[in-house]
Amino acid sequence: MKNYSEDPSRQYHIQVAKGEVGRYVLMPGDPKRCAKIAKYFDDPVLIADNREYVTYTGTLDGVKVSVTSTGIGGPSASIAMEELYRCGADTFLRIGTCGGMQTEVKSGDVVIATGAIRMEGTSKEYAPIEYPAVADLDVTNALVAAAKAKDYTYHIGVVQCKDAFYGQHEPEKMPVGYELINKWNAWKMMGCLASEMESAALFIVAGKLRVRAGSCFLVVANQERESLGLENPVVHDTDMAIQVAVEAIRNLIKADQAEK
Ligand SMILES: O=P(O)(O)O[C@H]1O[C@H](CO)[C@@H](O)[C@H]1O
Ligand SMILES: O=c1cc[nH]c(=O)[nH]1
Repeated sequence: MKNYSEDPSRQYHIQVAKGEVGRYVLMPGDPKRCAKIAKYFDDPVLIADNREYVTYTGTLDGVKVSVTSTGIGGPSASIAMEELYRCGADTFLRIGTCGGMQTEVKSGDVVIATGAIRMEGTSKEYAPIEYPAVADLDVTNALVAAAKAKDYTYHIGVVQCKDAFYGQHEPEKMPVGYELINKWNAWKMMGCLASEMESAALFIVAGKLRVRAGSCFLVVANQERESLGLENPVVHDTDMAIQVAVEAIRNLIKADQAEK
C-alpha cells in the first residue's frame, strides 16, 4: 500500500525509516512506558515521537533492539506492527497491563499469553473468526524462561481482547439477549486468565506477515476478586513485566544466534 508520509522514507504513522529499528521490538500500549523500557537498552536513542507512537532504538548484548508504543486497542497496534515490519522488524513482544479474570491471577502478578480471544474488531478485518490468535512458540517460551529465572509469580494461558475498556464485566446487567453478545462469563468459565486489548490483533497480523509475536503483562487489578470481596489492590508498577520482556529478548537473541 502507498506510503502517505510527507517524508516517503519514513512510515506514515510511526515516522520511522527502514533500518532504524532492530528485528526485536518491545511494544507497550502506553507511550510513556517507552522511556522506562529504553533504560534497559545500551545506548538508547529516541528515533521518533508521532501520535501514540514513540520509538527508541538501542542494543541488548550488542544486538539492535527497539521499543515502539502502540496506543490503546487493535487498530493502532496493527498499524504499529505493519509499519515496524516495513522497517525491518520481525519479532514483537507486547508488554502491557491487564485485568485478572481468575481469582488466582492477582494484582502485581505477570501473565504470559499463549493465545487471545478475538472479541475485538481489528483482527476480523484480517482473518475469519475461526482462525485462532496464537502467540509464537519461540517468543512464548522465551517469556516463560525469563519469568522463571526472575522468580516472579506468573501465569501462562489465554487472554481476552476487547475494544471497549468499560462495560464488559457485568453481563447480568445487560438487557435480555445482550448477554449472548457479552460472553464474559464464558471466558471466565473456560479459564481465560486476563483481559487486555491488543494481543489478538497483534497475533493475527503477525500470522499474516509471517513474523513472531508474544505478549506479557502486569496484572493491574482483578474485577473477579473485587466482586467476591477478596483483597484486590491496584498495582501500577510495570517494571517486573518489563524485566521479563527484556530478558525474553535476550533469550531470543541467544537462541537465534545459536541457530545460525
Ligand atoms: O497498558 P497497555 O499496554 O496500554 O495495555 C492495557 O491498558 C490499556 C487499557 O487501560 C489497553 O491498552 C490495555 O491493553
Ligand atoms: O481490566 C483491565 C485492566 C487493564 N487493561 C485492560 O484492558 N483491562
